[in-house]
Amino acid sequence: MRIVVDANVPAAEACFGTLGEVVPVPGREIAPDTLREADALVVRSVTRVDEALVAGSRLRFVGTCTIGTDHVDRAALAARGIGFASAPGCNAEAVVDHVLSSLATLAERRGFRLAERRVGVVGAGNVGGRLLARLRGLGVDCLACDPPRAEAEGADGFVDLDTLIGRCDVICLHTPLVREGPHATRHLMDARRIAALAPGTVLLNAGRGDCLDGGALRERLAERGDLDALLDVWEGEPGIDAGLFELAELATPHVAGYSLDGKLRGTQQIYRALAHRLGLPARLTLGDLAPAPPLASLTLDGGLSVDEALRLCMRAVHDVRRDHDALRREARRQGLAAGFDACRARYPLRREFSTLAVALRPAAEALAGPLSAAGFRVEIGKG
Ligand SMILES: NC(=O)c1ccc[n+]([C@@H]2O[C@H](COP(=O)([O-])OP(=O)(O)OC[C@H]3O[C@@H](n4cnc5c(N)ncnc54)[C@H](O)[C@@H]3O)[C@@H](O)[C@H]2O)c1
Ligand SMILES: O=C(O)[C@H](O)[C@H](O)COP(=O)(O)O
Repeated sequence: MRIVVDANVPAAEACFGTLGEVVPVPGREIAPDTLREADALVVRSVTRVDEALVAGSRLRFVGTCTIGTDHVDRAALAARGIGFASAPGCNAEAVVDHVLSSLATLAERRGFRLAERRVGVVGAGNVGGRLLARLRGLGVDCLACDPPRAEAEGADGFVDLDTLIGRCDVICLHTPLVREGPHATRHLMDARRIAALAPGTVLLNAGRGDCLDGGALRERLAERGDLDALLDVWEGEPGIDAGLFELAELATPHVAGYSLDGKLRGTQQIYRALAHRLGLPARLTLGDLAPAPPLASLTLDGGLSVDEALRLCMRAVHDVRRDHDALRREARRQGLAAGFDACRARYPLRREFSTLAVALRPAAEALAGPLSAAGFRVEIGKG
């Protein structure tokens, strides 16, 4: 059993090595030749898996250790009897951590309180749904737009996208890339909708780059400079629009979901799916793979406002400014496309908010609700 695995998949040898011979290959270099002798292929999102890639192979299984599946032509795999699995929800918590860290950073820069803004979440699935829950737990007024869910579950609790745009100060995109059909998302935020954004709106995209018309956003930012764009995903990655990159308030290289926990969950989900396909046991658990976090606990005493405490704890685990600065630095050093991929390949260790226990001394007990809503484990009466 020969298993070709994207070299950016952590714990590949530990997991897939129990099922066969692991051949690591950089994701963008996986080609028909690489797969000639392969029985299984494990990718992340940068490998286009289509008929042209798999036609000459004897593959029996393809797995993507990611939530998104827009890089895989599932019909082409099905037509050849090649099994397929993805990893739904694997890094959803990490994306929400990233969004909260981004919004907290922007709120500090601009001098506003997030609790005073209305946030619109577009795409209320594993990521958007968790984001809504955490924001509402923090007392933030939110609207949700998710037409497929509204159709299936009833419209209560959902608004259409134009209503959301008209009523929200912050808009967060968490839609999959769907190229056709009644709920297609390519350029969901198109030039008309970008023009309709009120001055001062914050527009965050952590879904897929193609869900937003990057050229139209660049033009609006260049001409009027009256929006804050927080962009983690881009059209044409890694060769992204240099003008838009310069104008974005926070620009990160598609790493919102890059917690070690999220990546390991993705590996683990695909390892289990492949083992199942082969009729073999999958004995390794996430607990076997994830090391102890470098910062497992901290203690807060009185003296910090809720926003200060949230920022401090968020940044102790994931500071989005580090990713923004790293991309700027690498873009200067080696060019934007190479820098984009270099930041992703050498991404530093990052854990999720839930790995941090925050002990509160009596004077800080009022912080328990907000810290717990933000995703931290709160301990009262310890520390
Ligand atoms: N930036 C990152 O690092 C990162 C990490 C994880 C996922 N993602 C992207 O985010 C996407 C969403 O992730 P998820 O785990 O929430 O997926 P999900 O499938 O759980 O949820 C997606 C939601 O979007 C909704 N949706 C579909 N079409 C829509 C439309 N036209 N308008 C509004 N909503 C629509 C669906 O009904 C669903 O509820 C993924 O498909 C992936 O492309 C990006
Ligand atoms: O779809 C997902 O799960 C995310 O976009 C994921 O973070 C992609 O990771 P990549 O393929 O870019 O390593």
